[in-house]
Amino acid sequence: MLDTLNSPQREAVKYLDGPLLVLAGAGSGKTRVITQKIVYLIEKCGYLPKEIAAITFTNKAAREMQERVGKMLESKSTKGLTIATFHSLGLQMLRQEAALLGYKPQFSILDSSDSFKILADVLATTDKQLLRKTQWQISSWKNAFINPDQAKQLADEELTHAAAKVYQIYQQTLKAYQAVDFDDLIKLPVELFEQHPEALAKWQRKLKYLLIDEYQDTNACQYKLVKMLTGIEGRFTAVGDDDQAIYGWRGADVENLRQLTEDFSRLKVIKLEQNYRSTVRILRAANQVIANNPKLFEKKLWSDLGTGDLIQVSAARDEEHEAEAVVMKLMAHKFEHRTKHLDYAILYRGNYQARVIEQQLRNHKVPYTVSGGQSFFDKAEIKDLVSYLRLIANEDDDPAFIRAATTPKKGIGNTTLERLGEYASLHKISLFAAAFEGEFQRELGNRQLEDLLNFCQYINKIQERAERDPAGEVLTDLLNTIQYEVFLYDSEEPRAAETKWKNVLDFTGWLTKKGEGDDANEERNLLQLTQMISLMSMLEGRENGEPDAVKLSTLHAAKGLEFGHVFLIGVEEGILPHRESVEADKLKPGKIEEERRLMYVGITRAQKSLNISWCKKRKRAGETEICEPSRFLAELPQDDVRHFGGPAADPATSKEHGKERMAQIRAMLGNQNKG
Ligand SMILES: Nc1ncnc2c1ncn2[C@@H]1O[C@H](COP(=O)(O)OP(=O)(O)OP(=O)(O)O)[C@@H](O)[C@H]1O
Ligand SMILES: [Mg+2]
Repeated sequence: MLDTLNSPQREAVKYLDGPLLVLAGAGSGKTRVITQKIVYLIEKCGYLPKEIAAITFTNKAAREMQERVGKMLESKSTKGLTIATFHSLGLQMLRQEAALLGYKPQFSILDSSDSFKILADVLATTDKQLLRKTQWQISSWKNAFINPDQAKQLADEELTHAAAKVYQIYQQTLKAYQAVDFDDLIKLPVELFEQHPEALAKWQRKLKYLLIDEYQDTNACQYKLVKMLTGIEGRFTAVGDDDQAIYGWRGADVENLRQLTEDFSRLKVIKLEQNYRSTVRILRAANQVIANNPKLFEKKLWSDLGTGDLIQVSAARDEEHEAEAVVMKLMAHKFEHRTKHLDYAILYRGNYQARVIEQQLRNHKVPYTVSGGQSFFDKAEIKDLVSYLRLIANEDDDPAFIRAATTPKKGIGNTTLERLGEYASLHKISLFAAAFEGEFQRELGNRQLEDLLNFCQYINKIQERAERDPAGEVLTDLLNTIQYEVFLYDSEEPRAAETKWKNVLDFTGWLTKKGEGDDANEERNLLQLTQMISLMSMLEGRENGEPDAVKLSTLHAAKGLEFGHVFLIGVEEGILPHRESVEADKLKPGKIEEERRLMYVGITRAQKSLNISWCKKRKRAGETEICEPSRFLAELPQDDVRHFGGPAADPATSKEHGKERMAQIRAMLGNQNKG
């Protein structure tokens, strides 16, 4: 079983004498160590799957690992094994211990747009920038495990002080709604364990071993959780690469890596040095770029996968031209090498950069998937339905109440809702509860009251059904009752309505399947499904099999993945490194280093070939701007690079080569179309 590992990897898998940190560069098999170690613990050391938890950075990574472990565990089942993100692990704990924190188990999980709306109410403003800032500030406090009182004491300027006050009211509001936000999924379990040692002891007994991937991107709160769960014995394996820490902006702190060595004196550190992913040239490029950052830890990385192709760096006239060139090159490469679409990834710094590429791919009928973009669960029609589910699970979920009560319209107008809101906040109860108060009911006209009560009673009725009937069935019934399809066709163009209705059916089908449970999971009722959906929507969308499609992804979302051939686009000053980071770095150095790590992550996704491009001009807010190539391009090992069309390119050969290449590509594509 351990035959497919090299010797330090094998050592890491077998090491169980204390806390272990595997510290190594990209593509060195860190994730593979985690997967193998889970199997090893179960097959060779007698651990039960339910005693092990592995933490990955995304839901998708969790699913992949679950699948791989399932295949490797020949005879045994993975039932009970937790492979999840920090957030889903936190949810699992909260769900079981909700009562200790004064929550009911059906608490709702608010997404960022819900919490944005709550903040808008609390602050009584529509100033988006102020709201975003406040939201960010509150999130940062939560990630650093700072509560509202501490925030008030820490606040050193008027603005942060105001934010601290808002933080307090915001927290009270969430509690009143029986809701938690994304950050609470980590912060509340830590609070719980601090206040209730018996609950902690229970979870420590339950989870006997913890494995954590992408450790460099944990934040203070997550680190606290790890420390608590693994106790003084430190029964964990963490793997990470300080050079790939790219979530500093979200409160992650590489210092946690160093902290680990301080907090656990018995910590064993294993380094992996062989890269199994990339060619020598790609690896040399990655190493040389990252060498410009100060080092936390000394690391070496080598590969025996051959020298490989030169790295291509192309300058484009503008973003349209860049997109066209990338797609043409990709198609020609695919034709020439008989590869599949899924061997290719196009990576970029910001989501907005995908648009032009998508257009070109569509023009050429190249299948593609976009990750890190708008998720399925962010679509209005899905959010409509989910609001009903949330309300059924937790009638005190006010944001869900408002959405469900008004979509489709059912006679509950703004005046009714405003009065309801006033009454509810005066009496510190939820909107749903307020609707049943005699004192409030007397304020409304007969007709208004009837419409409101009809709705609330219907929710009550369906709550009962939700407890006994399959989730998909309940939802189908609900769709009929609220006449959602009619509503779509009334409010949308026929084609848009059709697409949306299809999404709805997709969703109910998926929900039904989920409710039945798959191999690894037990059956889930509507309540559990609802919480799961809320969480998935915030992370990254729906699970689906890996279709044969070109992958479009932000650099952040590409972490941990690998592709045969990578196109890294928009490598310009202002984009990578990002303009804001360049500015911030002037005030407090460090931001450029995080951008460089992003570049490193991008380069190291590639196995066989790497194409980098940048634009000489680009439209920004309607104006055409002259762009400079990214400083990171100058850091590449020039012997491994071939330039096209830029200042560093040899003008004569480059132009000739460009023309020649384009002609070749056209000819090939012509043949392909004929064939
Ligand atoms: N001992 C090995 N023999 C052969 N292939 C290996 C070995 N170890 C890892 N690999 C392969 O190398 C590739 C990179 O491994 P993996 O994704 O685990 O690296 P990683 O260190 O987690 O990378 P990243 O830092 O990007 O997350 C994978 O395709 C993996 O299957
Ligand atoms: Mg990995």
